[in-house]
Amino acid sequence: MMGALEVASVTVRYGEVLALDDVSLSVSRGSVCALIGMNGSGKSTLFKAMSGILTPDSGTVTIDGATPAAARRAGLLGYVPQSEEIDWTFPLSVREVVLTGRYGRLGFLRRPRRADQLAVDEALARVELTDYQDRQIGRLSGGQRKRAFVARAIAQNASVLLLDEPFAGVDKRSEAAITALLREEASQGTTILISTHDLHSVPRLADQAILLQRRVLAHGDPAAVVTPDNLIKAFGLDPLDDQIGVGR
Ligand SMILES: Nc1ncnc2c1ncn2[C@@H]1O[C@H](COP(=O)(O)OP(=O)(O)OP(=O)(O)O)[C@@H](O)[C@H]1O
Repeated sequence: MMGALEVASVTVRYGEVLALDDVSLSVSRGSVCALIGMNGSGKSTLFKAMSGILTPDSGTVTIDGATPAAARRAGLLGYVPQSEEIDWTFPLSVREVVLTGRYGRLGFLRRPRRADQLAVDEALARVELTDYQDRQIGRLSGGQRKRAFVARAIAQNASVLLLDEPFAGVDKRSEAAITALLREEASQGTTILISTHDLHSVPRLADQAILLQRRVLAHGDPAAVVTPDNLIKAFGLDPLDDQIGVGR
């Protein structure tokens, strides 16, 4: 069966730099997949190709049978970018940011309807930001900022969610809350791909894992992917090192 998210032989170059080399993967509907790789391994490039921000030099991406651009237009695709890519000085409140998740459905000029406002209320409540909804988006902590963007993706009701480093700069409590929320979304049929450096979180979070190093080094059950051998291949590090802390 075709996965909800299919990447077939995708290659991306930035001039001389080969960022992705013949990457293929498939994520089935309603599952959570962790994308693991060191800095520069191509995770963000893959996310950009999957969300249609970047067109691969070769290969294809299919979201629910559609191209990324069509999936985005139809509101099928939710993308939570890395925090560094967001302009936190932008004069929008938390509520307004979450409401932008509905724009695919709204069309630019249509006023939000009651259903849109209710979807926003619900998403804010689920990430526990109801009390912060009128704050300017930059006046939140790192964990709250992430939760605001997760709420935006939830309000959108997308069928495929891409989250780039949602746990970076997030404390354990927020991380557990986001993990629980994503598991719940997946159980309702949402397909989720999450890039992470945090290997500790992978078994709790994901049904499958992909180890990326310009190419796919391993793909499968988290326990089979996050092995000392694979980590040496992907990170060039001693897996007993505290930094990555697996293998004991
Ligand atoms: N705009 C660009 N121009 C040139 N090279 C780029 C550009 N963007 C990324 N690269 C290079 O492509 C490779 C993959 O980068 P990418 O940002 O996808 O990695 P990443 O896995 O997301 O890293 P990180 O974990 O640090 O975010 C790296 O070698 C990077 O230097």
